[in-house]
Amino acid sequence: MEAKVLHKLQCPTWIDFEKFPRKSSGSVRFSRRMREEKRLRVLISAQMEPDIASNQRSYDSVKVSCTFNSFSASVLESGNVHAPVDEAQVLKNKSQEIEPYLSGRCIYLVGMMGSGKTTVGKILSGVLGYSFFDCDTLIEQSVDGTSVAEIFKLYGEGFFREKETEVLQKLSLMRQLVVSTGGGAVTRPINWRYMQKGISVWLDVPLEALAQRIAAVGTDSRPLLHQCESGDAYTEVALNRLSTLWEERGEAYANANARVSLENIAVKLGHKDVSSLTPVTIAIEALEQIEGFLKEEDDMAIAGY
Ligand SMILES: Nc1ncnc2c1ncn2[C@@H]1O[C@H](COP(=O)(O)OP(=O)(O)O)[C@@H](O)[C@H]1O
Ligand SMILES: O=C(O)C1=C[C@@H](OP(=O)(O)O)[C@@H](O)[C@H](O)C1
Repeated sequence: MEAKVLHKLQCPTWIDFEKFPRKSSGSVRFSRRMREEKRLRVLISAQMEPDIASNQRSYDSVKVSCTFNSFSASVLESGNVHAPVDEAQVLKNKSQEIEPYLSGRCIYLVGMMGSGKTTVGKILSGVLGYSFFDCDTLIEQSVDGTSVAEIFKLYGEGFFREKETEVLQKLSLMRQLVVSTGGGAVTRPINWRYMQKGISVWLDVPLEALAQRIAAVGTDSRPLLHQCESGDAYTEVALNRLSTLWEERGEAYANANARVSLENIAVKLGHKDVSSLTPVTIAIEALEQIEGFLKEEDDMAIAGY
């Protein structure tokens, strides 16, 4: 069994490296080109779209078509995201704006279990035209389709963490991916070495919201939360477990290049709590935070750091 697993990891059939483009050539400074393009867009919209403001509040549901090259399940995962028309347009515009400046770098989503890495990741990959990979799924495939829960049970967490690092190492050789990492990937410094090849984005979700989401879907796929009772106490127990993990990991998540705080989005949009924030809204914020990081990075380069 072990030999078979090792063989699979050495000769991965699950990632076709040739499918993915190598580093793009020619880079123009982010801030300068972005500023020029923005100026141009403002001029064009002033001349051609005088009524755009009056259309801003139209909340008809439209489909944002997303091409997911890899995995799929559920509504978002089917490739069609239902979003208010202006939100969908904002998402599309923002992704088109920043995509050239990513220069093919991968986006690694980090965050606690249930923070929405998979859900938001699929939206981002769809609008950016990137492929989506979920680390847990790749680990399962590398262990003959054994589920994460079974891997924990049969081989222990240490074995799972080794596989996680191997998966991240392989993904770090690729380009134009959005990667949903497992909640514990941030705990190993070696994983950061691999993620630093791309841009890491932390989905920072309040623990209460995480506990509610997890209570709604169950803990079958999340062995670190097993033994939470079902019923009223369920959310409470999940919350306690998550709090312990948070104590251990909070600082590690803060290593990410960009942070998407659901509390901040709620304040910005005037929502009472984070539970009303849709995955599309969160994806837009993620793109904005990535844009902020790209600008900072560019400013540092100009300053000679
Ligand atoms: N913005 C959101 N609002 C409500 N539920 C969400 C949101 N984002 C994700 N979820 C739900 O929370 C659960 C965990 O999301 P998932 O994307 O699998 O998280 P992760 O990959 O970080 O573990 C799923 O059931 C998903 O449908
Ligand atoms: O927080 C963690 O240590 C884990 C999170 C899970 O992934 P998600 O964050 O996708 O649930 C999965 O990798 C494993 O159960 C361990």
